[in-house]
Amino acid sequence: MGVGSRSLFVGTLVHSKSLEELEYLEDIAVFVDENGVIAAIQTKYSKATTEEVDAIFQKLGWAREDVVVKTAKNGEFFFPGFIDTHIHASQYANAGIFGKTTLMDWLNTYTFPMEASLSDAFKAKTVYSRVIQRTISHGTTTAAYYATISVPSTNLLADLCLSFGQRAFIGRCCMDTMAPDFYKDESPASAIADTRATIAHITNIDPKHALVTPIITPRFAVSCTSKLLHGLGALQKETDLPVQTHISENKNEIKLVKELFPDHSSYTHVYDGHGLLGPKTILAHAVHLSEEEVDLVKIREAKISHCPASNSAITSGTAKVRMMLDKGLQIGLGTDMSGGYSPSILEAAKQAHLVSRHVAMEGDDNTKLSVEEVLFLATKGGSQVVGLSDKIGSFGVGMEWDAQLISLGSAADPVEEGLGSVDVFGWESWEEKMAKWLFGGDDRNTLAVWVKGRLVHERKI
Ligand SMILES: O=c1[nH]c(=O)c2nc[nH]c2[nH]1
Ligand SMILES: [Zn+2]
Repeated sequence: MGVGSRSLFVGTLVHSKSLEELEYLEDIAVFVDENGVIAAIQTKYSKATTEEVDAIFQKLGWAREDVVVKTAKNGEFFFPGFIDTHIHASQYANAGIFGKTTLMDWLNTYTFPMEASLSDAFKAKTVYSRVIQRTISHGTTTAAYYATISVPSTNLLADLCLSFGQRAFIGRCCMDTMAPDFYKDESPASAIADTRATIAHITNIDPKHALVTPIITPRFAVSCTSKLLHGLGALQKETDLPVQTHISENKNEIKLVKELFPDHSSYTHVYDGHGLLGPKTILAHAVHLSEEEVDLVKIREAKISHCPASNSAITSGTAKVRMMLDKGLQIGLGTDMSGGYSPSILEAAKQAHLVSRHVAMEGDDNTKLSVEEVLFLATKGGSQVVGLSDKIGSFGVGMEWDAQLISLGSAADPVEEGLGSVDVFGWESWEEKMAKWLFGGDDRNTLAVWVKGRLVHERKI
């Protein structure tokens, strides 16, 4: 990654202080260095004297004229970039198509043929470029991607993330059984060799994994033999790379896992028994985990990607997020596109809020998630899930500037000619503003996006 320019971001900052609390910091200046790292934060910036501001520049050894200034106007605020902890880049062209299917027939009907078609390099380039640009335009600064089984196509996804500037985890999908002949690894050995090839490529293009990191990706227990799972567990131990997979999404899938792995007492135990359940493991869905399984996930410090839009779309079920949070699990949000229909983590946050109400309607009002909680899951929670909470997900000195500039008001509700300006927006408390953004907002509110201090998207109005 080349070195960028030094920047100064001025205005209101909003981020999660804790699961329950958003912090609203008005009149702030954030000094971001050429590596995208926050070097200093000045509060009450408009009240600071010229000498006080000069002193910061002096301390940093920066010249004022070298700094690019971006100011959030009235009604605008900086928010941490969204973190999509589970998304299938290769399924982008299927988004919105799921018909009446549930998981297992959805995979065979729509998913495997689409993923297989991306072995065509031109198609892969087109689809991956679009998915990266589309997710960035929705404020996603980090994504944990599934690619396909194809090494060149997986490598291409990594190349494109690096060139578009999106922080990403790139997984070559491993699947050596229970899959069609046209889309299946030849053997456990070939799956592992191919995974090693993508790890080597990504490490070659981004040696420190500063932006793009390989992630070991057994598709799910159903589509991997025990030999392959053991091999991938050993590879994790050898490389210390993260792992992503699916778990306990659908009741038929769970039944199948029981039949395929009779020696393991639960779905979670299958991954645990193959060395794939650890602090760097991202488990997508976790809809039907028993409390005992949640306890094991907690002991192993594995992480959960909650994918509410997908769980509703392909009728998988309602994940018990409050129970998992209460047991101390770290949870982020996933679009799971195209199980989920939308590339937007704001949409996933909205759906997490609504699904938690369906859980509450089963009898326990405490299960409802608040606006603050789902926005935590979308940002800071996600940063914990991908193991980067010391760098991204919130703002602080030493952290990296992965941020989006949000505008409320005119972009969401343009004043029509002749109607004058009625205060439809702008009168609310901060809490009310965030609720209106969550439920009424979309990518039109995302004016600009930065990753590691680099501007990666600017909305053309
Ligand atoms: O939502 C899902 N999407 C997938 O592609 C998949 N593969 C296995 N299990 C899966 N679940
Ligand atoms: Zn998935």
